[in-house]
Formats: sequence, C-alpha cells, structure tokens
Amino acid sequence: MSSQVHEFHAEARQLLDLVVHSIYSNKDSFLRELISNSSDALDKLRLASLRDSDLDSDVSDLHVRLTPDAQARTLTVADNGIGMSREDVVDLIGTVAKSGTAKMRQALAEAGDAGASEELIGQFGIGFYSAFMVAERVTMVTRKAGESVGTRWESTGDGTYTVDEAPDAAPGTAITLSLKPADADNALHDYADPQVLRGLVKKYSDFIAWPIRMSETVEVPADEDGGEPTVEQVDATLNSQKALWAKSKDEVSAEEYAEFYRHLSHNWDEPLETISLHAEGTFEYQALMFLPSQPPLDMFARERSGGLHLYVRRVFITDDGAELLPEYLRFVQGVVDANDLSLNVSRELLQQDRQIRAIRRRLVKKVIGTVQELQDRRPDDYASFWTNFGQVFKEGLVNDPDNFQAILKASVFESTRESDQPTTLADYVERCPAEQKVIYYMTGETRQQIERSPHLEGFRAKGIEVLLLSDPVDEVWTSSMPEYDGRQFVSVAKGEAALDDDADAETDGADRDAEFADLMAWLTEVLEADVSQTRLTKRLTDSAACLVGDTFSMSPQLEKLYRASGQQVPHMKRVLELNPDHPLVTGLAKAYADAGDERSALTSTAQLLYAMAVLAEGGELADPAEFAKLLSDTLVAGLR
Ligand SMILES: Nc1ncnc2c1ncn2[C@@H]1O[C@H](COP(=O)(O)OP(=O)(O)OP(=O)(O)O)[C@@H](O)[C@H]1O
Repeated sequence: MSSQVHEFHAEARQLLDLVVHSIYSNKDSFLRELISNSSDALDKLRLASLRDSDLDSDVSDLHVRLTPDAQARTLTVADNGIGMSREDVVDLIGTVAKSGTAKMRQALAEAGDAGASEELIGQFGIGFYSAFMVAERVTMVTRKAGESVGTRWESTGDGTYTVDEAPDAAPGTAITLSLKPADADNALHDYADPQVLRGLVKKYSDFIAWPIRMSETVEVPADEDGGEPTVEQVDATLNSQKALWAKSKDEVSAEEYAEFYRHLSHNWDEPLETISLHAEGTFEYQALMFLPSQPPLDMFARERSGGLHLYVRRVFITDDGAELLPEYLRFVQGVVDANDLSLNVSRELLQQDRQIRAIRRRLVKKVIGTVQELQDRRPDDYASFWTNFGQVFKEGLVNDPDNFQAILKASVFESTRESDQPTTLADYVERCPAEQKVIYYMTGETRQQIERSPHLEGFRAKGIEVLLLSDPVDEVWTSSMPEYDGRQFVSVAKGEAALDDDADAETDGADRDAEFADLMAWLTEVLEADVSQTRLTKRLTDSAACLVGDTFSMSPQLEKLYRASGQQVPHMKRVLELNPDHPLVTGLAKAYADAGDERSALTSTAQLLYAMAVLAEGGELADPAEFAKLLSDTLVAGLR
C-alpha cells in the first residue's frame, strides 16, 4: 500500500491542538509516556511468545533504547516489543483511544483556551500525544511481531498524518521526535542532552522492569603505560529495574510510588493511598495497590477491565486483573506478583485457580480495611474517596455478601440530619434516642425527591433522623432487610410507622378507626387494582394520604429497576394511609356519609387522592392522561 494522508478524528485533533499549544508545565512527562508504552509493548511480546510457540520473535534481549542526537536535534525512543500493524497505527494513534466518553468530550469542548489545557492534560493524560508537547514532528516506524513489512507514521500535530510502508523496519517501534528548541522559561528542557535524559529516566521510570539503554560517551583515563586518555561509547542501562512491589514500604519514596502508579494506571494524578502486602506461607505473593485520587473516565463502563496487573515471578501475565478483585473495587490500581502460578496460566484457569481465589479474598479484605482506615483517620481523604468511588464501592453491598458488614461500616449515607456531610452508621446509631432500636431509611431516585416525600412528615415532626438513599443499589441491598450492629433497617415507606409517644394514643386510635371505617372499606374497594388496604396513618402531618408497602414488599423504585432490566415482576399493591386530621380526608368522610347510595360521584375524588399520593412520593402514574382528565372534570365541576 502506498503513502496515504489521513485526518485525525475530530476529538484527536482537538486534543492535539491543546497539546501542541500547551502551557502544561510538566513537559518532561512525555518521556515517561513513551517509555511506558514501550514497556507495555515488551510485556505483550514476551507474553505472546510464551503463549504462541509459532511466533518467531526474538525475545532474548527485550529493551528500550534512547538515542539522542544533539546535531540533528532529535530523540528516538525505540523498543523491540510487539509493534503495530498498519491498521493498529491508524486505529490506535489516529483516534483518542480512551476518549469515547462523554466526560472527555465535554471537557475538550469546554477547554477552549490554552490555560484550560494544563488542567485537562493533568487530569486525563494524553499518552502518545504528549510527544507533541516537545516535538515539532513525530515519526514512528513500527513492525508488528509476526509481520514482514512495517509502517511509517508521521505528523506535525496539525490536522493530518501520513502513513507509508516501511519495508526495512526493525521489529518493534521506534519513535523519533524532531525536538522543539529548548526553552527553559517554558519548562522545555534539552531532550537531546544525555544527562537530561538520564535524570528523567531515574525520576520517572526507574522501576520499569525492562532495561532502558542509552549509548553514552565516557572518558577512559590514560592507562599505566602512558597511553593517551580516550573517549569511548558505552551502552549504559539507565534504570535500576527494581520491582517496587517486592520492596517494603519504608524503602520506597512517595514519589516513586506515585510514578509507578501513573505508569500502571495511565492516570496522571497522585494515588490517594498506597497499599503494600507481602504474603508468606502456603501461597506467597506480593501486592502493591493504589486508591486513585481521581476517578477514571470510564469507571461506569461495563466492559472496563480490572485495574490489577498480574505478574508471576516478575513476568507480566495480564493487565486484565478481573479475577483478582471484584467489579465493585474496579477503581483500585496495582500489581500482584504470585510466586507459585504457572507462567502459562490462561484466563480460564485463572478463574478456577485456588490460589487466585485465596489472593482475591485477602486483597478484598485489605482494600475494604484501607477504606475503613481512611474513614477513621483521614476524614478529608475519605470524603474525596467517597465522592469519587462511593457509588461503585457500594455495589459491593449487593454483590459481596461475605463482606457486607465491612462494606456497610466503611460507607457513609445521606440523612435528614442538618449537615452537608453524609453520616457513618456508627454516628447515626450514636445520635439515636435510647428507645429507637432500628435504623430508618427511605429510598428514591434523588435526595430531593425523597426529602419531599410525605412519608417523612411524621418522622421530621418528631425529629427522628432518616437515611436518604438514592443510589440504584440502595434499593437492592435494603430490600433484603439487613441489620447493622443488631439494628434492623426499616423503611419509612413500608409497614406501620411506630411514631406514637403517648399512652392515650392506642384508645384514641381505636376511636378514630371506627369513625373512618366505612370510608376506608369503600376506598379499598374502589382502588382495588392498586390498594391492598386502607388505614389511618401516624406518619403524615401535612399531606392527606400516602402509600406504603408491606414490610417485605418491593418498593416501586425496585419494581421499576427490575422492569428496566427486562425482568417480569408483578405489580405490587400497597396500603393507602390516610391522615385523619387533613380536611380532604375529613371532608371526604363527611361527603361519603351524606351521599347515601349516590357514592359513584365520589369515585373520582378517591382516584385523585390515590394519584396525588403517587405523585407526592415522586412516583409515576400508570395513566397520566386519565389523571389529567379526572382533575380537569373535578375543577370544572367546582366552578359551576
Ligand atoms: N511503543 C509501542 N509499541 C506498540 N504499541 C504501542 C506503542 N505505543 C503506543 N502503542 C499503542 O497505541 C495505543 C495508544 O497509545 P497511547 O499512549 O495514546 O494511549 P494508551 O497507552 O492506551 O493510554 P494513555 O493515553 O493513558 O497513555 C496503545 O494502547 C498501544 O496499543
């Protein structure tokens, strides 16, 4: 195939434009990005050759090489890794691989000016494109393992790039940067200077497992025989290649951990917390995990792979660590290096492996324990963790019954208490009056909707704190009637509300029940399709009526969630609760008593009463048009 000019995808162009004109101060980080990509490519080739004995690739000396050329003002970063095919190049480099998400697109659209690029680059990372922060032109020559012809890619970072055949390409990938003039004022260093490169590798990429080599000029002093001093080219390895996870925590600096985290995660932020684990005994392994300080763009993408990389005795096996941590901990980044697994272990085997399962159990406990520690000791960091990952973490309440209590404890919840901070359950319990033996909650779609719901009126009037749960998972885990610290979770929208506080209430209640008995029996009959029973309520102060489920029933929101996921669930009838002090209820009782046999005229009022109760809790009417007609007819009748 001949030379082709391609246009970058719109998003890629936008991003490149930001990069080229970037005032991002950390331009040095381009080197870390390129070395990181090379390291990944070397990992992939070694793995491919382990798995596929037909792959005729030389893996005896895998490495990265830096070649600065001060005269030509170029820097080449080359590896003999997996390489890319022509299609790979166009697909991977011509588009912003990870940017399909709305968030990135939105951020790009908003970042109109160069000033915003700083933040954007720092937040999202730009991988390969970071080369354009320091280079006027980038040339990539690459050849994929197993293919005979290579590809040459070139761009100046304007809207287009060219792709050519490269018949003589060496296996792997070589990226040559034609460097912009060094400009110390703008943190643009001289990347053709070997000393600068040496320093950057030490700083950012020391832990890379593969050797990063550079040919250096060294002076050989005059020997004893009086020969002249000479200058020689020597191949130097710039990085120590030490696996950070094998070291104990006090041997590694925070900055080293942070760089390693960035390398692993392709994020550009600092880790919020570093977790190091060295297990000895039956199964020996080392784990190094990080809680990020920023959420990744694709956290809610279902196909997102796990954040843990698996190594076996220092050999990279997979970066899809789905078997190592459950989905609800998918934000955790890190490495697990197991001593006793086979290098040939396949994905299927991983799933069944006893050792992997044991490791997973331990890692899960460790991560939850770390979140708990944050909660106990570093409230600000915990708050930021919760904002970013709380919703995902709470998925564990549904998916990980074994750790339910630990997850519950390490979580926080919104509540009716006057505070902008969510509460732990321990604090909730501590605030409870002595006689309150349960934890009250209400679920709904948003906090605002729940707060307006009539069910809370009585609780609010009595100053009883209620948890406001508005994540979809909340519907699910609460429906199994869990306990915390021996206290049951009780929905304020289910069962009878125990809100009495004086002894006379019982007799009072019996009198009132008798007073409204006829009306209630009639309402249950008229609203038979939706209402299982009508009773007088203790939970309302302002509204006329509300609907409550049985203690063990499904909430309407859960019903909706099940339907949305394609499951057939029966429509749940609920109890209609009436406020005997409300004029609409007393008025209706009177009208009902006066109407004699002419009660059919009151039917629409009964239906409106029901519909209003549904609307007040933020629910949806089965037939909104019918409701509008009923209301209109009633209003018209009132005007006559
Ligand atoms: N040296 C290389 N050898 C082989 N493939 C490479 C190399 N450099 C980049 N690639 C391929 O190009 C893809 C895109 O690289 P790029 O650095 O833009 O993004 P990334 O590494 O996936 O993520 P990030 O943007 O966070 O760095 C990589 O995922 C990889 O498949």
